[in-house]
Amino acid sequence: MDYTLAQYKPATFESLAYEGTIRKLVYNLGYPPELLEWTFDWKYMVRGLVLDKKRGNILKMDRHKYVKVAYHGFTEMSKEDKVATYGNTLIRDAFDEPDYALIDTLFSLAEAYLFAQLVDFKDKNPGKVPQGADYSRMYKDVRAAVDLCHRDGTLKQMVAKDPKRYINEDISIVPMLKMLRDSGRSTFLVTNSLWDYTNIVMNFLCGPQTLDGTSNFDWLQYFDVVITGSAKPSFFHDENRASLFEVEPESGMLLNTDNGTPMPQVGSTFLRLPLKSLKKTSCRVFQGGNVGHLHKLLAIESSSQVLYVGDHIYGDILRSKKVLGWRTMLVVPELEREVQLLWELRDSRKQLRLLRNER
Ligand SMILES: Nc1nc2c(ncn2[C@@H]2O[C@H](COP(=O)(O)O)[C@@H](O)[C@H]2O)c(=O)[nH]1
Ligand SMILES: [Mg+2]
Repeated sequence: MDYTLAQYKPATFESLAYEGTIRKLVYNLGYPPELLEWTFDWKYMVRGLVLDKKRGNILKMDRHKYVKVAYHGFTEMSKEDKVATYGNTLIRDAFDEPDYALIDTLFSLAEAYLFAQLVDFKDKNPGKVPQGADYSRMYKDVRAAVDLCHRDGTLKQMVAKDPKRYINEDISIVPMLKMLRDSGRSTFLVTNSLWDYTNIVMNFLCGPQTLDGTSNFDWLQYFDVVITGSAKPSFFHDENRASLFEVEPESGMLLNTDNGTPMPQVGSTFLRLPLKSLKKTSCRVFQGGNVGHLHKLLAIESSSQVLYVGDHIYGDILRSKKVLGWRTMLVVPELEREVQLLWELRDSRKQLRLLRNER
């Protein structure tokens, strides 16, 4: 759902993540209060960058996994430094965890920016960061603070109060879902968000909004199965034995618990909103489980029957495509600008090609 159906507005949503993260670094992790004065340029970082946690560098790789551009904090490294650090031809670096972090989701732009800011800050004021905090530890702190913002309601409560401020409206979603339904296909939603938040975001995207601020469940008519709190990518692992709980949409309670007593969702940070009673819908809502449960619920006989759309190459696509053999589609909103630039620069690119051929 997130960044697939719901496109967040980076200027407001990523700034919210940035500010929430800074507050946690200052109030929970011992960073100095002057961080609260820092500002965020949401256009600076892009997906696809790699953070070198140990050295405090931000890398742009080319398609062959060579470091094309390297920055230390916000300062570009000289060609000599770059080659000396990353040009070793005998031992090829994997540029992967645990020494490197991949900025592979739009949720990570704020943390990459903050990491670069902290690298510069530490270089200029070594005594001002918490004692013993090297670049790797600062990255770990930023990661932990971002993670907490996602879990403790810092982000989701603000989005729930005013979805329009943080999520782009998209009038093409309902016609697309209707078209899929009318074609007779089954549709499912698998999201790592919990039910309360999923319902708020999907209500906003699929409207119509109720005037009294109550929530309705009209959007469920477009799906056969909704799985929330799915914990992707482990959802796609066969050996994942996570229990599947049915969620009662009106109360948000988990049903079919061990002793049969409905149970509130663990980790939900929401106060209960007033809810309209649910119109009869055939869609069933769940929390947890794994891909085997989904296959059974939808009576999927062959992987090739499934088309799965996601935004996270690791969390959504890698395993579902390579191991399960599903058909997949990766949502990359950045491509729109990329394609536009390729078109605008077509004459210069043609010129370059001709010059290259003459060499
Ligand atoms: N605990 C964390 N949750 C995170 C982080 N980054 C994103 N998220 C949450 O994941 C879901 C994405 O859902 P999906 O629909 O795309 O599957 C959403 O609820 C985010 O808040 C993180 O670093 N830590
Ligand atoms: Mg997503």
